Amino acid sequence: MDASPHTSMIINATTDPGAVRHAFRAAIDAAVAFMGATAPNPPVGCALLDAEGQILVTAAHQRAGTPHAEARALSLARADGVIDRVRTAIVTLEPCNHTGRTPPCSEALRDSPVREVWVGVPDPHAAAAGGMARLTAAPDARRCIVLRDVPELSDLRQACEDLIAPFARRITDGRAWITVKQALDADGSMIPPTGRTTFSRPASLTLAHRLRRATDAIITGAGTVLADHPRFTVRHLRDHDGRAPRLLVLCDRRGRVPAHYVAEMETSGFRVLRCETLEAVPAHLAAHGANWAMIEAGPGLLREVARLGLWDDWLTIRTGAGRDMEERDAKDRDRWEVRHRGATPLRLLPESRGLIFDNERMN
Ligand SMILES: Nc1nc(O)c(N)c(N[C@@H]2O[C@H](COP(=O)(O)O)[C@@H](O)[C@H]2O)n1
Repeated sequence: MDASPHTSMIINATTDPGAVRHAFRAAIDAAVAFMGATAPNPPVGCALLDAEGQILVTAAHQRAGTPHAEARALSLARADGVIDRVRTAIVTLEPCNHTGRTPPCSEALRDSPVREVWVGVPDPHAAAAGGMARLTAAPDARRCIVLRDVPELSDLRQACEDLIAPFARRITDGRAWITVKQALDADGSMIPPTGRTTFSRPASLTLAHRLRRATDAIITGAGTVLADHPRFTVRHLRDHDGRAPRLLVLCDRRGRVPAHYVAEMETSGFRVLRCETLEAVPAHLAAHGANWAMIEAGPGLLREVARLGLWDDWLTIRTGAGRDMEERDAKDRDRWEVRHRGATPLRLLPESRGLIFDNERMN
């Protein structure tokens, strides 16, 4: 693979590779905590290290219009009195080089003692990209290393790609990233037995709510609204404080959803969008600034989503239980299966990490 033009090879890097790995993990975790709060911006994390490779500060971008991860990390380092010790910046996304809602991070880094910048992935947003070129430009060039040039850290590059996959989809294709979440019992039914609202185990419910928290929008159908009156709240874990209103797309061609449901959802913090055709939903969401949406709907809508190929990840939660919940074996586990193409932000949700790759460890 060719080295990127703005990059010195790892051989020239001064930061210890073990420290870089540790710091990338910290930066990725910091960013993951704000998935679902940053749209239309991507989740981004940053760690600042001293000359020995010790982490001095980690920070994440928290919400569009507030400081980017790099600017936040630098101001924390100043507030903590450690700015003069900062030598290396680890950033999950290329520092921006534009004045958008906030000033360019490339300039903030150049105005700091940072000597070396490690970048997870280049910014796919052409208007904001260029931070690596700016940082490596004379005079006073900084060393930049991008993970695509470091094969031994390819797992971290993959994680940084997963982190911005929905953002990259919106920026490059003008469509939101769509994840389907479907729960099935042992008989392949989506409908819980009479008197129950779910047949999923607690770990599966937590995953579902983690997904709600991490996404910018929910897509549902009139049938689901009429049958279940869903609130789509985040339970089982704490939601983001002060997040922008989440979008709720109602696929309701025949106008069956009552106005009082829409009013209730708007009162509880959703912005309700209606869409005549399912095909138009991903572009409609992107136009409203949503990067990542999840579909929580019944079999009819899901069949259409599958037929039209409108999904990026398809998460199936399979319970071992059949219709008779009482016969369920205590050791019986839910199995989580994910079909996806390439990068998937789902891989980063903590509860999903273990189970997608190792169903035995969870539940
Ligand atoms: N490097 C980097 N760190 C962050 O924390 C970010 N949020 C971004 N975002 C990039 O900059 C664009 C948004 O800029 P404003 O928030 O409007 O100033 C966004 O589209 C990304 O390209 N980058």
